[in-house]
Amino acid sequence: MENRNPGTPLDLEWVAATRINRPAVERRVASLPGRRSVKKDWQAAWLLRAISCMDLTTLSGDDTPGNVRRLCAKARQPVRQDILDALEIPKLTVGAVCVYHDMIAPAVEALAGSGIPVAAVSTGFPAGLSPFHLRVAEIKESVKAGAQEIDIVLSRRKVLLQDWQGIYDEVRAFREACGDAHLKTILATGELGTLTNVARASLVCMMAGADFIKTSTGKEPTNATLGNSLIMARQIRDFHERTGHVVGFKPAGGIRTAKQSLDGLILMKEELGVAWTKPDRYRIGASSLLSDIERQLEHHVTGRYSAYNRHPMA
Ligand SMILES: O=C[C@H](O)COP(=O)(O)O
Repeated sequence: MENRNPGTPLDLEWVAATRINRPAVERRVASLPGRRSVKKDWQAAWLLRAISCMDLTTLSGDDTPGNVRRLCAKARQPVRQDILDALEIPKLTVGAVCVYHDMIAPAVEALAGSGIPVAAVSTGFPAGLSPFHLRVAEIKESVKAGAQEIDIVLSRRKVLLQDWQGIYDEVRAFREACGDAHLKTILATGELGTLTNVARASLVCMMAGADFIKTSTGKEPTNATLGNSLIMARQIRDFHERTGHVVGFKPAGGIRTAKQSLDGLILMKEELGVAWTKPDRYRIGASSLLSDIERQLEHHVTGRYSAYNRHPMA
């Protein structure tokens, strides 16, 4: 990201004035996927773009250094070379590899020299309910271990109680603990109660200095939806227009198909412009999306679909 968002003072009037009209969001979302169906070469180009924006993720209790190393090999070479050759793409990598703290070291080692950053979920992910000082310490430990990006979780309770000062102070402290590492704030939109809360929480995180705002942990019953993405993208646009600061967006959780990744990119292009469809401003958090994209690319190149097991993931 060219210039990091330094944040602003907490502006409670702006927060209170932020309201979401659900029917308007639903109408806009309904118009999105059908409106612009991208075909053939354009589709392949956008699918390659989706890969370059992907935070290739494994967040399982049974992660091991071995499966993280396999994931990192896939991050370096996300698509089979013969498919890339046919598409005349010399090099392609994902945006980052996202893991729990314990798996940072093997990921950093496996990605050495690739330029691919390691992102770590943090602050008591996914619920964010551990003591505050431990959440801050966790960030510092992860940065020390080599994470260049930190994905923190918001205190949903504070959002539900409209404790915006509390959210602001927390995120500000997390940003401080990150140092040079980039801060992504996970809202857990599926647990925030209302769309207005999603918009206000997005805004407060940006005021507190978030580099990215992210929808979900992947562990909530409802994860990334186009409706929440639309609301968050529009908050990013307002914040940029009013402050000049750039904040990135990361939809995450439940994004498993190439079609979903295209819908997300179209939304970003239409709402924020093409600058927000590149990895410094857009990431897709996903543990099982890559296989479907690779399969669609193979179909584009050969005219045939292969079985999913020909595109193995870690
Ligand atoms: O941050 C990324 C998410 O945890 C991934 O969620 P997913 O496993 O549903 O793709």
